[in-house]
Amino acid sequence: MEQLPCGRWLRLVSSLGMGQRAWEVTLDGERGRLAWSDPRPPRRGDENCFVPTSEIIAVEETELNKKQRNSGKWQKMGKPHAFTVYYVKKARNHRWRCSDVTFWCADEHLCNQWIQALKELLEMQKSRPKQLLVYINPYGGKRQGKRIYEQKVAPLFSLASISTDVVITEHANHAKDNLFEVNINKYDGVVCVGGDGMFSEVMHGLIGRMQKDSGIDQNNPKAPLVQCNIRIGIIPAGSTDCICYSTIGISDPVTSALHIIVGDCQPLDVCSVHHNNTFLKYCVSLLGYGFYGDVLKDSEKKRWMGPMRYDYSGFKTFLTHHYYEGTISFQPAKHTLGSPRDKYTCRTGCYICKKSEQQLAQQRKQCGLKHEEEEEWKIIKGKFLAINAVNMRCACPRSPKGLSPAAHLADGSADLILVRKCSRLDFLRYLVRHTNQDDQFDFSFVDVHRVKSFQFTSKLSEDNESNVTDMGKKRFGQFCRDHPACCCNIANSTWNCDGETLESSAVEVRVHCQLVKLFARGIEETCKDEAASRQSSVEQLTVDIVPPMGRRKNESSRNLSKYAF
Ligand SMILES: Nc1ncnc2c1ncn2[C@@H]1O[C@H](COP(=O)(O)OP(=O)(O)OP(=O)(O)O)[C@@H](O)[C@H]1O
Ligand SMILES: CCCCCCCCCCCCC/C=C/[C@@H](O)[C@H](CO)NC(=O)CCCCC
Ligand SMILES: [Ca+2]
Repeated sequence: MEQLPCGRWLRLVSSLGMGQRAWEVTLDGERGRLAWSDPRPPRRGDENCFVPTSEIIAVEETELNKKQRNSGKWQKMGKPHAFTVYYVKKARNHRWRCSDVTFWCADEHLCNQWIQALKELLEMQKSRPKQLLVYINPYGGKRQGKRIYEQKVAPLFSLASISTDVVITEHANHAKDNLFEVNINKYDGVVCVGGDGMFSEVMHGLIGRMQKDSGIDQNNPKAPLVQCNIRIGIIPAGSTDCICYSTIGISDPVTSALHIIVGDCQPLDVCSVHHNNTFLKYCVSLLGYGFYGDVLKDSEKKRWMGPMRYDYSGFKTFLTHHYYEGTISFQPAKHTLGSPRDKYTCRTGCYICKKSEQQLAQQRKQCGLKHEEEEEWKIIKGKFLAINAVNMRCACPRSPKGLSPAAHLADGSADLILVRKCSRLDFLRYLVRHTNQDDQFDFSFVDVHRVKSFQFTSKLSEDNESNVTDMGKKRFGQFCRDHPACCCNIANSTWNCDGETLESSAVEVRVHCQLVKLFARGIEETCKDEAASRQSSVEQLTVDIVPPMGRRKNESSRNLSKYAF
């Protein structure tokens, strides 16, 4: 056994019992892992296992139960001493579970030494939260938020010695308003139990509070916003749970709770949405006009249907097939190495996100925001079935690869997807491609641009502004009277902003690189990804600027062999 100069254990190796066998158990402080292996010559099927100490949840002294004590070896010795290690076990599809292993020995002193060493190592994990503020929306999704928290999450927080203050919301905006009042410095993070709308509330509360405390005027679209360093955890209990799915890889409350416990941190870009120098909203997932705006507006009337409302309203909106005329102007995101049609997707420790952050910081230092204003704007006028700006891939169980599979969580850009007027059949083909492996951008009527800011004005607002609107249009209903079958909608659509409706159609949007932080780590590489990335590496143009070593050191091989040498 060795000790660090500060008194901490560097390495502890002992022969400990697990089940009916003796195992060589090693706590390697330097490599940050706990390993156990069978010292006998290996036979087929024998497993040597290890757990990174960063993924140990807790350690507890254990009383072996009667059955264990009465079996085999126990009878030959005095009362055994035992401890249990709870750790993260990774299952398929990014699912995490809490697993445990119990070791025993006859020597009480040795057992205590192990418990103390493990506890000290846990104490050294400084990014782990100790005190959390939890908001539960009891009405999100299938109205299971409270049950999910109490049955699946609270026991894990308590096992990990996390203290919580829990608020069950009583009305919309309860969490947001409360965040302006609480003593926020008391907490290491804020957790929301609910869907994307609930996350949005908490995010608005935190960003708003941060700007207020720093004297930043949110109504100024050009104001450089102050980053929020307090992390947000999402326990998914909503209808879409797109933010959780896109930042963790699965919508599963236990997996999310474990990411919070181990103290993960994933920065996230946020779009600010303004109209006429008035702040409207922040957005992290989808800001959609046309199709997704209309789906949302219709579905809000059907909240009683739960998550099914989106299928009902999605089908109805698809049949109406309305398109909208307007002008989009945008500033391409030149600072980022990626492009929306890359095969290289955003993964844990993403190289593109890191590079973008550095580039933006450097640009700002050199030229300030003034420089950004002078950068080129591109203008596109047209008739659109959908205009979708996505800050992340926007994946969910309905569409596991999402609206823009190569969008990045923290690169300071959004993907602007323009779906022009096309036939119903073509639009259906486009939608179906969100659910299979085919490229949804490979259509003549779909354009995608990586942008750092954009503006939209509908033709109707332009006409209104220039006072050329025929008052008759207003008086006689919303659809084109000259061409009743053309699906041309002379009314405006509304924006769907993270699942909330914005009434203004004219918007000014700006991406703020890494404005908030989540208890997440992005999507971890899987064996499937590895094979796909080997396959695509030849075709991929960006391969020389995004070398595999840009990903976390030994990421892929480490994950493949996490629990087996
Ligand atoms: N106690 C409450 N009563 C009514 N509404 C609430 C309450 N608490 C929160 N809300 C509001 O409910 C809205 C929807 O909640 P949430 O996002 O949790 O579920 P969802 O809409 O079903 O899921 P998703 O956003 O993933 O589609 C949020 O915008 C939030 O402001
Ligand atoms: C014929 C089969 C066609 C299937 C097409 C499936 C396409 C699914 C794409 C899903 C994109 C989700 C984008 C996320 C948006 C969230 O911010 C928002 C709030 O939770 N959810 C919706 O607006 C809810 C949006 C739901 C739309 C259906
Ligand atoms: Ca982004």
